[in-house]
Amino acid sequence: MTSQTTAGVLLGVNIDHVATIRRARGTRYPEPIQAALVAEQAGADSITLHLREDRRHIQERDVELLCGILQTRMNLEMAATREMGDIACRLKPADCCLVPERREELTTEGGLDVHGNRPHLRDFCARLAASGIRVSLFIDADPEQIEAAHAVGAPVIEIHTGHYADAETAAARADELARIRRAVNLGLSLGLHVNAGHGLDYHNVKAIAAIPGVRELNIGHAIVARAIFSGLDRAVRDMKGVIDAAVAAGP
Ligand SMILES: CC(=O)[C@@H](O)[C@H](O)COP(=O)(O)O
Ligand SMILES: NCC(=O)COP(=O)(O)O
Repeated sequence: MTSQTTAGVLLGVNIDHVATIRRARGTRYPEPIQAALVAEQAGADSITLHLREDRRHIQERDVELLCGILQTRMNLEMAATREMGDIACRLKPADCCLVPERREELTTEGGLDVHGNRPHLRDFCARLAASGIRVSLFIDADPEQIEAAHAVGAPVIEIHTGHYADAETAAARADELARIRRAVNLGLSLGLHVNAGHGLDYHNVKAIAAIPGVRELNIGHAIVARAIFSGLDRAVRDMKGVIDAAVAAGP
């Protein structure tokens, strides 16, 4: 039985940093396609990959090949640009998550400014939806951004958990968790599917997974890091187990 058929929080495995290792030497290995298939076999409910404008890790070839291979679901992360819109409408992944990008950033630093870009994002979401793609907006736990996401027609939001993950004190972490809880409740009240991700690991994921109504968690860096020592199959199964246990334990 796949996790798609069981209640609980789904796991989207982000394979970006398998491609980061490949890029480090310009070799053919490790192969992100193999990573995606191993992750699916280990219980991933979807595969997330971020095709960045600077192609620092995932390449267009990875997206094209996986579109015809994945047995679960592709969640293609990308900036809301003409180039990426053309690629998405050509390849038609099940999901597209629109994320902000800056070349100089080490990793995603914040959520998309939906409120400040409503006309552009309304048109962009409509274009992707017309191609049969379910659009998700990667946003901070900010009521204004959540309401804007609903207003521009996105059916899904992914709450950015990076500030929670990076919190340096228990008090700060508790504050961020409370913000995320409120954000999830607001998103649900607007009829949105609410996902979450960024910076989640085998410890901090528990409190997020336990928030009632969270649908899917997208996790990559921590899984790939554990895979170095335990193998990717084990790393994915471990994360599924931690999430399922947190859901069973309740909020
Ligand atoms: C949007 C997000 O939080 C990540 O999924 C994103 O992929 C981070 O970018 P890098 O993978 O390049 O760090
Ligand atoms: N959108 C978050 C994601 O796909 C993975 O982020 P991370 O776990 O690599 O930080």
